[in-house]
Amino acid sequence: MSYSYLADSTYGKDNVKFLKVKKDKQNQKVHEIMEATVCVLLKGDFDVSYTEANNAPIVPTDTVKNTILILAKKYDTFPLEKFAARLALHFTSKYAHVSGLTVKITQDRWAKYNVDGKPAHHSFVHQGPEKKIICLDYDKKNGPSKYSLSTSIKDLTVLKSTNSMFYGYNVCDYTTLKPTNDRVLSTDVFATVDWCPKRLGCLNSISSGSKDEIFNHTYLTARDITLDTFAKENSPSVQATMYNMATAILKAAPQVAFVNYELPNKHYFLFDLKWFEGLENDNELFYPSPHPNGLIRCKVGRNQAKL
Ligand SMILES: O=c1[nH]c(=O)c2[nH]c(=O)[nH]c2[nH]1
Repeated sequence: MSYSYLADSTYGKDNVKFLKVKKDKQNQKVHEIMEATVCVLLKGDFDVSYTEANNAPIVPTDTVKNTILILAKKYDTFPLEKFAARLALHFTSKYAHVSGLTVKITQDRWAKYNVDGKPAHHSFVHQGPEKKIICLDYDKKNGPSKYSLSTSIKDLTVLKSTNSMFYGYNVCDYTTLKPTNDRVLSTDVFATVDWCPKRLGCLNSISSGSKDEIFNHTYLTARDITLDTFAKENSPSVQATMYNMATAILKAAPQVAFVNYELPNKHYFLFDLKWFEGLENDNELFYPSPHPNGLIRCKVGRNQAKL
């Protein structure tokens, strides 16, 4: 008996990057663009490659990269959820010994800007660190109706300079924080919707494009709800605000099973300038504290009776 055994494994290609230019059928100079970074990791009958140095089953990671690029050229990649479904079905049907895979795709945000009052045909401004991320996990023994798919908004940085409070919390001998009904609130939004396969449909229907509108609409709705709630609410806490955001998304998107938020509470501390001629500081000058930060996560589901 050998000393060790292979408990788990997966492999593939990470950081496969492409820029896809989608040309309007009527006017070839009117474009949409997508810049994406793809990671595909395969699972399956690969144990001997680890345990017996037998490379026979290995689909080289170079082939994985080529496949991602060829499918990105041949097929529509908008929206990415559809492209991920296509990749999943391709790898699991082409290779009998590939039992499943994970696909993660990160999309940059590029937006057309106005020229002479109209959106430019093919000129774009990069929108900064904010990304859209989709993750798909598929095991073919479960069939194409069972998978786990999520869509995220990552690094959407927001700040509000009033209408945020925090009081009424637990106070003990370790507490120094003062309650406030007016503070700065800032965070880098990381919001993830977990799709419900039963309500969305199987991978084949996603890959056919019949769910494109749901993906596009839900992404924009989740982003709008996040920004709207952040702006409109007089926030009692990060916890309460993120829960309200998640509930609103669940109400607006019936194909979503769970909404997850991960929000750092990026602290801004009021400078005390009283030492200088008794100078008052009425929430006007703050110190952006780089660390530490609060970190608050939640996963919100739908009560069964409510759709
Ligand atoms: O919204 C907040 N939630 C907390 O849990 C917390 N803790 C803290 O020190 N400040 C805040 N703010």
